[in-house]
Amino acid sequence: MSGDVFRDICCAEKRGINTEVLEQILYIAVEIAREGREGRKIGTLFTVGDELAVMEHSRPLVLDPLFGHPNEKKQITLHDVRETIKELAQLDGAFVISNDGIAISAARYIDVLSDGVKIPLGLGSRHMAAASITRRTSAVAIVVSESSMVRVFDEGKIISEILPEIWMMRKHGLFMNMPTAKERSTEDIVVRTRTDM
Ligand SMILES: Nc1ncnc2c1ncn2[C@@H]1O[C@H](COP(=O)(O)OP(=O)(O)OP(=O)(O)O)[C@@H](O)[C@H]1O
Repeated sequence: MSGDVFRDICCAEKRGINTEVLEQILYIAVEIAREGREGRKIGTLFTVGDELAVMEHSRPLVLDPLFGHPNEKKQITLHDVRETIKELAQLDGAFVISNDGIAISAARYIDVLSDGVKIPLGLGSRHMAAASITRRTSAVAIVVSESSMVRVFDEGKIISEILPEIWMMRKHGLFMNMPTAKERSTEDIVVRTRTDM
């Protein structure tokens, strides 16, 4: 996915949120949604940007496993950090990611205020926390639901819902749009083939 596509689903750039970092976290979120951990589905929450304000509006739920490591070892572009995040995603709470792509804290409870947030009925407290923190700060939040859906929040509301499988198909160019596809039909089967392969 190019940064341009990402800007289409998130207005973060307007407020100076780093869209490349958002994109990286979105990839990790999609991977968590697809892979789960040790054979079971897991959910988690990321905040990206405005990290000082997010830290102010949140509390540790356990001793912070990311605390005390040098920043250069906590860059989300590093393979080891991505794998660590996937492992720590099994813990309750949220990851706080700084605007320059450092995983600064894990397993944080986000203080929640429901004033001014708009989320559909049926979503639970993780989604409410994401809506609330994006309403109170300039951060953008990404929720991986245990139901495998990935949702992006900005300014107290959902701005994008991502089905991980469709996302991955798009990434690998597996969609066959009409202009590049040809169709052959037999009695009850339609075969669509890319013509540009
Ligand atoms: N305020 C919060 N800050 C950080 N994490 C939270 C907060 N509230 C809930 N969570 C996390 O969300 C988890 C799931 O809670 P809940 O089932 O109510 O959320 P949900 O929005 O329905 O998410 P899911 O779709 O994944 O079930 C909790 O176990 C906890 O880890």
